[in-house]
Amino acid sequence: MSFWKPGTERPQGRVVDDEEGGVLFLSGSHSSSSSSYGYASIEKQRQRLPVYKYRTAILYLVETHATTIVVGETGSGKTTQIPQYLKEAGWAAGGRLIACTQPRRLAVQTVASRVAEEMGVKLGDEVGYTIRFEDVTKPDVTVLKFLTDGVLLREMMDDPLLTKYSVIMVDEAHERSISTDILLGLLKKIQRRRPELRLIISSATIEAKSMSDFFRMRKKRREPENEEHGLEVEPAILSVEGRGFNVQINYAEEPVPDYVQAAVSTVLLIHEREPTGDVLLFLTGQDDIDAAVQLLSDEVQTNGKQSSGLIVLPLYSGLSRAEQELVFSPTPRGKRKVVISTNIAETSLTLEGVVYVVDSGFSKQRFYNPISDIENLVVAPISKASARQRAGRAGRVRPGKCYRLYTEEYFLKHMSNEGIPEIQRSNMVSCVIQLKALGIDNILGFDWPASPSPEAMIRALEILYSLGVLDDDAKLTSPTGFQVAEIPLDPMVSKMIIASSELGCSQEIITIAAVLSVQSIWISGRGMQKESDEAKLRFAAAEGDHVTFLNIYKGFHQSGKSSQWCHKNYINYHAMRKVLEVRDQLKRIAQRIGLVLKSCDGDMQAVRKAVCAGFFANACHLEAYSHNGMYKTLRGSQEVYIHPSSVLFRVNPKWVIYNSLVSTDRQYMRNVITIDPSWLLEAAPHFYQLLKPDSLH
Ligand SMILES: Nc1ncnc2c1ncn2[C@@H]1O[C@H](COP(=O)(O)OP(=O)(O)OP(=O)(O)O)[C@@H](O)[C@H]1O
Repeated sequence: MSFWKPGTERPQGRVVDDEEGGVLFLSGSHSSSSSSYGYASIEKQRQRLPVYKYRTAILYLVETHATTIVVGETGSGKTTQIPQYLKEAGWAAGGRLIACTQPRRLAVQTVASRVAEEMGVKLGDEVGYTIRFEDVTKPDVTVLKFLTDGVLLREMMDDPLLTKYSVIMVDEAHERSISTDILLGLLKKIQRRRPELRLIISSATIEAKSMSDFFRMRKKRREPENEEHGLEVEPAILSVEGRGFNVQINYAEEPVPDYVQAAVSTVLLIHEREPTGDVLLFLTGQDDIDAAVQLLSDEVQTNGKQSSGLIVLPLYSGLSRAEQELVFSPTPRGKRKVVISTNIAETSLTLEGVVYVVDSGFSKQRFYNPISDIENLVVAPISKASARQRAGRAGRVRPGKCYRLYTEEYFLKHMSNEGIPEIQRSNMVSCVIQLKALGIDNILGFDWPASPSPEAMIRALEILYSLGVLDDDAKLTSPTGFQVAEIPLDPMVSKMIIASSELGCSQEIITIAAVLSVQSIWISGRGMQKESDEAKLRFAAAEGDHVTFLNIYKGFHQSGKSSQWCHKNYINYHAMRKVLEVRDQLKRIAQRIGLVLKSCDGDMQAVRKAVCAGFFANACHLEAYSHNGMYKTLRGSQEVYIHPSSVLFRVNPKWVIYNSLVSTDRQYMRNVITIDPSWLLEAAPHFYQLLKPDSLH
């Protein structure tokens, strides 16, 4: 393809150029027996993975070291094999469990089901998984448990020393999600109290040295020392040489002006010129994924011949299980699947049919400014570590190709090696409450793998204090603080739920919280905007989006939860099913923590007050002189606008509260509701005490 240049990068390991020059083959790759791979027995497949040669070494290191750091290329078999080796070596004997954590829910589910298949057991029996709102394990039966690092943190609330686990493997540690970082800090603490606990930290691209420095045990008086247990205090580092199959890397010859358009053209070129094999395309979020799906679908319709045989499927976290399963189902003969995904498919995932990866070079990342107290999801360039993970989704069951929509020069000279840890670019509210709930009082002195900024910490403490979650001594309040910590949602949403119990509208607020937890309940896409806007008008409430959600939920219920009803109204049926599931779970949690489940029977003032009780920090007022709908945040005076997807877009009420901000050309408020400013002082007198009373009119 003239647009493309093969890469010349020399990655780690022995590199062999092929005759055409410039195409990279990494050492230790699977041999050309790839064609028979599909027919090999699962046992043979397992033995062919690079990690297999290291089985004895891994088991020896885990036996003799408190912490083992395993670095191995993508596809070398770390995630699926190491937990099985541990089980085979007896680490799950005597009622103990082996845990393997992942930063993402999708990876947890798919890896668990692969391992269950390899072990020939039913998923949920010996091998199970737990993600938020879903537990597929059996007490006393499950011995290998895959879970998100966030769920393992929650388990610590009931069992602070994680006593049921013999080994905990923290996988994909390079991602440095907030939960991974908190978990690493806490596991280090636990190790001091439970020297018999073994940790494995694994990744393809982790900086093993800094991780090793972090886990090096310091001797402290009156603490049990691992040396007494015959364990090495210095973490072991094992490098697994070799990877799955060859992945040929190609770069764009010139920078691309529009990555969605370039991605679509690349997919069409692959379809036209390359042999069979599915394509995995990485974009950033639902909006550009929907746009690409639409562009490709249009192409299939208008230009039938070249694009016939393409099956285009989106993949992002808001999708239902059924929609996600389509992505994993076998591709029909003669067809080519194109999966268009966010970075949820970036790590640990094996999509069997994928031969080609197209990498836009971007992802949506969270950035928090503690000064303005604004957190944004911004489309930002990925790191080299992410680019390698993305390329690693090809070459898993046969050789593959990766097309990077950026130049090689950009990759080599301008892309950062690793991303900034999430903890250094996020609002710390959820993190602080979790640590408090785990009894860590001195959070400023907590041993982090990477420290968050003191400003972000202080902001978080201030908000939690205003939410009534922390008291003057920065301890969890009773009952509010403990209740908020029990609900596995953003503390602002949790506080809204708790307030609704007192305001007599918890049934409505739990519905709203469930809708906010799915990415979008609307069907969107190019060419459907008009119809979808008209449908929205049928449900629009003058109070704003939250009340609109209630109208939709009611309509869905009255239709008998019908998929046709959803289709007719441009509502995503699968998203609504998910809302029902989350709602049920939240009801159970609410009852468990003693909230009263009650409906306000149409009293929307109660609903708005409850939203205000949780989200007062996001209050904004319309600038008096503004003709273009400019609002200013009450705290921080930031310029913000109502997002065009909101039912209040162009209505521009004077006082509003938003749920989140998205940043494109401007800062847009999503999910907006009107409020009476006097409620702000009621909800958070401390937070707003510095505002002049006349500014609240
Ligand atoms: N669902 C699956 N179907 C077919 N093969 C699979 C599946 N899952 C894993 N494999 C095979 O096992 C190999 C190892 O996968 P595993 O996830 O253990 O690797 P890894 O080293 O953890 O890689 P990564 O860092 O990319 O997660 C894959 O490259 C693939 O060959």
